[in-house]
Amino acid sequence: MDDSITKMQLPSPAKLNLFLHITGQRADGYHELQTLFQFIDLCDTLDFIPNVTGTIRLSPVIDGLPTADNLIYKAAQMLLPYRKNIRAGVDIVLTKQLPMGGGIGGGSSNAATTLLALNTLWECDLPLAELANLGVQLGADVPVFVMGFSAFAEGVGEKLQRVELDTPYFLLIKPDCHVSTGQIFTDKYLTRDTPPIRISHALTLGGHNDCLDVVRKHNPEVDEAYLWLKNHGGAKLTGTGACLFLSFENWDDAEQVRLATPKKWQSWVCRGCNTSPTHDALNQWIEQHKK
Ligand SMILES: C[C@](O)(CO)[C@H](O)COP(=O)(O)OP(=O)(O)OC[C@H]1O[C@@H](n2ccc(N)nc2=O)[C@H](O)[C@@H]1O
Ligand SMILES: Nc1ncnc2c1ncn2[C@@H]1O[C@H](COP(=O)(O)OP(=O)(O)OP(=O)(O)O)[C@@H](O)[C@H]1O
Repeated sequence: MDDSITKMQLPSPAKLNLFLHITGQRADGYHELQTLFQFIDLCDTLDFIPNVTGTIRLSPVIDGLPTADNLIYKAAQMLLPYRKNIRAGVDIVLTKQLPMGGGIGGGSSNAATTLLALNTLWECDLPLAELANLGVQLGADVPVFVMGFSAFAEGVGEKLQRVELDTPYFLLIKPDCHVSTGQIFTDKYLTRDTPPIRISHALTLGGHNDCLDVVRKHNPEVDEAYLWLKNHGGAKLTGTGACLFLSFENWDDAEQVRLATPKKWQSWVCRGCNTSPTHDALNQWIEQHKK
């Protein structure tokens, strides 16, 4: 096999929850949400190098995260039964930029990127909807990354309606702490009864993040960063945090506030997009490798 022909490099972007309403809780404990997902052009990079040993190898190992628990490895394992050629394996190299536990979905994005890449490289040829169904077993945020479009989401985040959103610049801040999604969703003071809204309302009036107060209560660093960012505009929390963001019409204004951000918090200026950069790159790869 000629690796130079078949290897694939894909970006694995982050997402923002432009708002996050919790409308109820299912019998299995998972929460019913309404949220507006938008991708940003801040990405990890994944390299996929097919091998003929039938094995999945992932490098480098992330500190404190055994390979077997890495969502990339789990996603690849999940696709094994669908390979056309049972000797097809893969070496995967992860270049991590997205902060973990930031509420920007890095792990879920990596899982989705892996499903998309191997679906092509291993010629599984599953439709996107089927890949998304597999993906939701790995995490509630995986389906939106598999489908690859901005979306109004319901259910646990897997019922997606495609939307076209403005594509502003965002200042993204990561307070120096790691928020546990499980801890936030089990807090007894979490609001779980926000009345459902219509998609038209979501697109015109937006919404809020029901997790904000609980996240601030458990994480003083988020509280401090939120109060700081609020001085510069409508600061928002993404997912269960820890990341906060603010939108701007142009890059210069966003960069100016970033430069003033206390150095103890990581910060980025990035841009919202309506199509996942993973899909753009995958489509380009497929175009270049048409038989
Ligand atoms: C907060 C969001 O990021 C919004 O996009 C997602 O809903 C969270 O997605 P995620 O990190 O992929 O979450 P998962 O790995 O599926 O779940 C982590 C834990 O959070 C809780 N959880 C998660 C999602 C949800 N809708 N209800 C929940 O109660 C569950 O206890 C679960 O064990
Ligand atoms: N490839 C991966 N990259 C990052 N985290 C991973 C990966 N695989 C498994 N994980 C686990 O998933 C946890 C959540 O990571 P992630 O980066 O998705 O956080 P998050 O941005 O808070 O996610 P979300 O917004 O979906 O709640 C990590 O703490 C880690 O234990």
